[in-house]
Amino acid sequence: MSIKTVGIVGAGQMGNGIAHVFALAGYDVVMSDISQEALDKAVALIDKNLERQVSREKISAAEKAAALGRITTTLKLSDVAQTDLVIEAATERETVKQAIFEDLLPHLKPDTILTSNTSSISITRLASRTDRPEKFMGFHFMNPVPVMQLVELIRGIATDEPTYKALVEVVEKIGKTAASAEDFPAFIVNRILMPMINEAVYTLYEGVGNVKSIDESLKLGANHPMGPLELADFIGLDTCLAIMNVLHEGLADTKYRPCPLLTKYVEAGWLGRKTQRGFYDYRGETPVPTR
Ligand SMILES: CC(=O)CC(=O)SCCNC(=O)CCNC(=O)[C@H](O)C(C)(C)COP(=O)(O)OP(=O)(O)OC[C@H]1O[C@@H](n2cnc3c(N)ncnc32)[C@H](O)[C@@H]1OP(=O)(O)O
Ligand SMILES: NC(=O)C1=CN([C@@H]2O[C@H](COP(=O)(O)OP(=O)(O)OC[C@H]3O[C@@H](n4cnc5c(N)ncnc54)[C@H](OP(=O)(O)O)[C@@H]3O)[C@@H](O)[C@H]2O)C=CC1
Repeated sequence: MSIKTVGIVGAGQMGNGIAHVFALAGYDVVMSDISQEALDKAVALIDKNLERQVSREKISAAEKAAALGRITTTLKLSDVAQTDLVIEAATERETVKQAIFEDLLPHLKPDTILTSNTSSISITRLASRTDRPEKFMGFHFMNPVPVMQLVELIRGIATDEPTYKALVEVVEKIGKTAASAEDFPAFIVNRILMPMINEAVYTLYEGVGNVKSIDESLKLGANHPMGPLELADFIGLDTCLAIMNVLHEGLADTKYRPCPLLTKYVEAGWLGRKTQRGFYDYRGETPVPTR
């Protein structure tokens, strides 16, 4: 089927980035959230990130204006259901995602493809709660979406070939590269990346290094663009912990045990950049390590 309209559920850091790239590629985008504040913030951020691309001469001012003109926002989930492709990008919690798909079902067009941007949760299980498991897929973008080249495509056990091919085509149209992953906890990228981040938190917890020395070691010693703790703050510590819990429960191996210090930061509400505090404190002019 030909996809022209895209509905995005959740206007957080991933939702806004996904809206950005789809609008720039010519799709009409409807973005929804439960909070008007999140929607307003998302549109302001898309504007800012598009402007950055204009100033670096990656896109023209006219392309920016056209992209912004293709994005509408709504608090009504049913507005999203009338699109050709739904991308769920709400909080990484299975009950939240299940409730969203349940609420969407009565309003969907018969041929709408449903996808989730989940970082870790079983696509087969999410799909099984809908009326169209054959038209359901994992559609996993990387953060920051306008910059990162990869999109993981994850087929559930029932996903059919036309749905998979439709998404491969969409990935090409938005100028990104697809990698297929099987539907096992955290797929490929987070199966490898998140245990590394969790190990960095253990390294901090056990006093082997402090925030600065751990991040500097991986940046200068392994050429990572961000240190693992800086990256955890960037991703969101709640999301990191949720992914580790899915790995731990789904693979039943103690090597995936979330570090208690990661749990403590999340319990404190220190979720990283999005709450201004995590392994670094972002409230001043430059980030200051919290340990
Ligand atoms: C958790 C999951 O489920 C999966 C995941 O996403 S895991 C996380 C994956 N992401 C990563 O690992 C990111 C690691 N970090 C990086 O690659 C880099 O630090 C970075 C690209 C984020 C920033 O790079 P940098 O060199 O420090 O910054 P900077 O030079 O300012 O920006 C580089 C480019 O990114 C753009 N950019 C940076 N942040 C951006 C943002 N939030 N939104 C849009 N564009 C952004 C800049 O405009 C710039 O674009 P051009 O090259 O076209 O001019
Ligand atoms: N952060 C990352 O680096 C990456 C994250 N992901 C995945 O993308 C998804 C979103 O993550 P991210 O953007 O970082 O998270 P954020 O916390 O930035 O955003 C989540 C958004 O979803 C909203 N939300 C919560 N419940 C609902 C609901 N029932 N209906 C609509 N919106 C809702 C939240 O609103 P409120 O704030 O009011 O609760 C918030 O605005 C997760 O599944 C995550 O695992 C995938 C790749 C990378």
